[in-house]
Amino acid sequence: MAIIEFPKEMKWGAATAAYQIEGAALEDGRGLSIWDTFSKTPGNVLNGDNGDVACDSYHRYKEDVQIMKELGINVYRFSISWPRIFPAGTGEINQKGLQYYHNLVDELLENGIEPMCTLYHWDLPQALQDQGGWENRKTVDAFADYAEQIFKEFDGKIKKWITINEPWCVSFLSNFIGIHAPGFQNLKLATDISHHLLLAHGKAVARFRDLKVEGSIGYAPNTEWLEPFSSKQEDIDACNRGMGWFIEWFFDPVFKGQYPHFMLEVFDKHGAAPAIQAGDMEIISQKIDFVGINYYTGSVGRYKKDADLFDLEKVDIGYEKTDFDWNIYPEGFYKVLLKIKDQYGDIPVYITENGACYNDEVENGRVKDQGRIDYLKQHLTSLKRAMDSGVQIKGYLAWSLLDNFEWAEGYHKRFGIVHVDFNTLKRTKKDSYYWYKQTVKNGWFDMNY
Ligand SMILES: CCOCCOc1ccc(-c2cn(C[C@@H]3NC[C@@H](O)[C@H]3O)nn2)cc1
Repeated sequence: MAIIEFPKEMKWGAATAAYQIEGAALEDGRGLSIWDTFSKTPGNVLNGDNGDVACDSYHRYKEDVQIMKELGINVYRFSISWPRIFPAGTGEINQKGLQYYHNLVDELLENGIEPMCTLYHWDLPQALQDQGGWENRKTVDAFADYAEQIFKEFDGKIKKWITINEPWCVSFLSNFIGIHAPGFQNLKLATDISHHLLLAHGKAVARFRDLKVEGSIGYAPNTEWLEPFSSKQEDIDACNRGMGWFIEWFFDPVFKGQYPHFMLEVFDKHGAAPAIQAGDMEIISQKIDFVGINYYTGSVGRYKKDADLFDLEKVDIGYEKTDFDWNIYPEGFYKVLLKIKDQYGDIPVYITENGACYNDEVENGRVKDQGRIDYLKQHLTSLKRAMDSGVQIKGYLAWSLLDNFEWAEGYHKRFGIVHVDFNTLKRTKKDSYYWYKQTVKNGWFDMNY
């Protein structure tokens, strides 16, 4: 018997994001985002997929809320599409856009589900990108104005707020590696954008405090674990630099008011230290109420000169992989959570994303996604290990409620506990949905069933 049990007060949820599920991209006054532009530029997204229809949740949100209600979750993380509210990024407000989110939030509250709102989940208004996007500090102020508008509109209805989702993806994946929108490959641009994203986060928190908005606010960095191939110091140091790219680079400014020196050294060597103005770090490092942690995978790494920015190469040592070709590495989840607690103290934590890509299809009305169930069991066990080690876990939100638009991978990569047929938009609850439902109901699961 291997029962893994969780505290009764722990929140259980699921997560999605606007561009990945809503569709209605050209409806009711929504403006274009950088992902509308990027996805319609040939070669950027697998199969030329885009978010024009997605899961059509803009029209089917009531059905989706009923799926959540049957699942038994008590919190749902969604994001607001900035260009649905401010089609031009700033200026005139689209009332139909606001009305959609009131309808969604009211439906959630009427069904006993708490809304957790992400203000920025990658869909920057194209109009702002045309003025330099996140490279332009004016976008930072535009984000703070957008956030203030949303705070005023939903104060009292929404009480859990996330400013920026995965700033590493928004800055480095999108402007240095270049596989996400807007698709640049410039390290200095990426480090400046990472700084502006943290500044935008800080300015939004400041508006939240000034407005005395009810509830709590945080941000949601993505993490990964890198295990040194050997005990050689060069391997340990290389892995610390690789992890520092996700963790210290985005945590130290918020929790320590400065960038980590060992990472600044690397960026400086490439002429890419970010441009920081007086007062920026004070704004970035003001107190937040929780941190959202996104975790998917980990790897083994070792020193190899010039293998990448950090003289780090990842070593495939035969771990099983998901259909995203990512290692299944639950131990890394436990280690990431302990690292964050050790380095940044007892900040309350929500797991705002954790899940696996398995592309199982519907057969005779059923989706047998045992791989996802096994992944969830292993990672929830790591979560419990972290909780028993003193990490203040307040909730766990599975990524994702629905199969959806997985960015550059389009609809080919499925992360949902609910299958979506993107031709008919029919939802089919997977085996993992029923497993998660039972786990949420019980507050425990048996590793052997
Ligand atoms: C070094 C080279 O790297 C090449 C690929 O590098 C990555 C890294 C990370 C990702 C990635 C995808 N997701 C899932 C999303 N999180 C937010 C939500 O919208 C989910 O859809 N998280 N991280 C993709 C690709």
